[in-house]
Amino acid sequence: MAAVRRFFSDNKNAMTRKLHVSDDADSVACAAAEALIVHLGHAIRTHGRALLALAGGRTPEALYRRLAAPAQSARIDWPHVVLIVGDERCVPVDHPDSNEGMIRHHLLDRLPTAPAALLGWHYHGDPQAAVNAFSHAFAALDGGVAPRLDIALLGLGRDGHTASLFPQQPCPPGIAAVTHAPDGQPRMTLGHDTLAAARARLFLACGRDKAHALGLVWQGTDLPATALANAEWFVDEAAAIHADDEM
Ligand SMILES: O=C1O[C@H](COP(=O)(O)O)[C@@H](O)[C@H](O)[C@H]1O
Repeated sequence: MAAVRRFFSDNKNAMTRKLHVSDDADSVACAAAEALIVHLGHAIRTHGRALLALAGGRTPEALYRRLAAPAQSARIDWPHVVLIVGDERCVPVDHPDSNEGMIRHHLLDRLPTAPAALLGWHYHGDPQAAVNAFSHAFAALDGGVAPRLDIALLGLGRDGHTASLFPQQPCPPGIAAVTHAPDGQPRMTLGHDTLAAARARLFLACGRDKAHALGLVWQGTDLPATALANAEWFVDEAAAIHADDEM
């Protein structure tokens, strides 16, 4: 098993949270890759395919490269995996801020075998039109009814946001166009209930600058990441310093 230094499991109010604390960001990527490989295999054996929603930002880059590395990649039945970009900024895929661009660069373009599909947002100037097209393509995965995700891989912003669900904003249902409150930046995102319905949620958080937000989540403060309970968290020692106090 990859380098998890400490493990906590917390069962309260009918929810279970697990915290895997590793030494550093590379060890977090190793531990999360092992967990994802297990979840993907289970979903494919049980449902014939795995619907995997992917986090954007910078933290998952090392995990994506690890999943694409020969030793890990060979353990994943990629033709039965559907990759779904969990949230996106309103930028073209070749823009440095594009989550899909990051996922292509660190994961998709390195895979020896193509996955079943990559579902992205295809923004061309109108966020709602992109959301409508994405919703249609998502539902088409199951003959017209939005399917249940098998795994949602999520990140944690310094303000406690996850995907593009921001604090002090209404948590949109389904799939939605949203506005990032602090700077008015438009985004497109899987909504709270779509992520909450996933069969498994895996969060990543690395670095000292995530410690405050992670501590608030583990205290139960009302934040979008807190609201997605029943999750496994993969974090490094630097991010865990306040979460540890809550265990
Ligand atoms: O805005 C976003 O931020 C979060 C966290 O990103 P990170 O680089 O701080 O890990 C990310 O999970 C989300 O997909 C992204 O759009």
